[in-house]
Amino acid sequence: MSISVIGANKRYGDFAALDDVSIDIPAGSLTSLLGPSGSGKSTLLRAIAGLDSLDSGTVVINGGNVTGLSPQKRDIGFVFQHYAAFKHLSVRDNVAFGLKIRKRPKPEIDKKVDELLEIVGLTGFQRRFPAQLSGGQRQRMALARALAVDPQVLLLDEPFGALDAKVREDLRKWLRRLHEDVNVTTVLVTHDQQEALDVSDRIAVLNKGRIEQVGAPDELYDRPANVFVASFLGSTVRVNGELVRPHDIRIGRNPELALPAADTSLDTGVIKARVVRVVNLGFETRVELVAATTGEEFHAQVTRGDANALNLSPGEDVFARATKVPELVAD
Ligand SMILES: Nc1ncnc2c1ncn2[C@@H]1O[C@H](COP(=O)(O)OP(=O)(O)OP(=O)(O)O)[C@@H](O)[C@H]1O
Repeated sequence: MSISVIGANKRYGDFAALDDVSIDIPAGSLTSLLGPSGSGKSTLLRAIAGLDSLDSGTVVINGGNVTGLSPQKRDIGFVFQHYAAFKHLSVRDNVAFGLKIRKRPKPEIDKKVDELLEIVGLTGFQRRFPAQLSGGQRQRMALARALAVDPQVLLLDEPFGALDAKVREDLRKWLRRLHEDVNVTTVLVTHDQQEALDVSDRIAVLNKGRIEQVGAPDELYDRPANVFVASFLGSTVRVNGELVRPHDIRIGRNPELALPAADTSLDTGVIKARVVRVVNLGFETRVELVAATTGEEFHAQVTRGDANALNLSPGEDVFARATKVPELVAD
């Protein structure tokens, strides 16, 4: 089921949490709302859910205007960062909750709950209570509960926000697979660009209550509309005044080595820089530099192998050149 938000405005006093926001979310897609804290992501999601009203604007789900409808009438599943599970109910009863209040027949409920527990990988956990689950398992239970009533739309507000990096990564992969299996139109709020790039079909980048750009992850990464999108979707630095990604900077011990022989298409110029610090980050190494003439600080990200071959130490002079710059596409 597709979702459209048209001309949404929401103010808190003088502050515009949503400033004339319009977005189309295609049926069956997994769309992320990505942006820094306070950019209006949750406000937009809550408006789609009907949990908050808009000052003006329209929300359309599956072609129907739902702007004035209560959340219960919108056919949505909702999962928050801190999921409020019923502590006194088992995993099974938590997942069955929505079906029970809809008075579905018991055999139907049993079958559905079995299926969902299987999908979320909690089959062996059905008799446990929420307090006996890990954070990741609890969020999977929350997703099963949201999916139990066959919502048209699944709305997720930082569902993995409180979990550690490794669990988040596992759950992302799992969410992607779940989405491929269940194919319900899903909107995910996140401030984590890696998470958005990893799971989404489409990403909407929000900033100060406005949408900066909407598109496929590659589109936003390779052809960002502006500096904000470019910098939010990956780290960027300035070299010779040009915005570049740190892994697109070559460094060498002499000017020729910083120049790849075949590539003259994007010559931002070779600059001399002094090594400030060399930090190993696993596969990659961050080389922190300061430009000799301008004093501009920047860093390059190179492979550990390249860094070892260069064998750099703080205080040494090198030459750096950006081999590629993101193509900013004005919207
Ligand atoms: N009930 C409220 N009263 C006043 N201001 C609010 C209220 N709810 C949200 N805001 C403000 O609206 C802005 C947008 O909030 P929102 O929660 O949508 O941001 P967000 O992008 O989801 O941020 P975060 O990632 O921190 O959750 C924030 O500046 C916030 O302080």
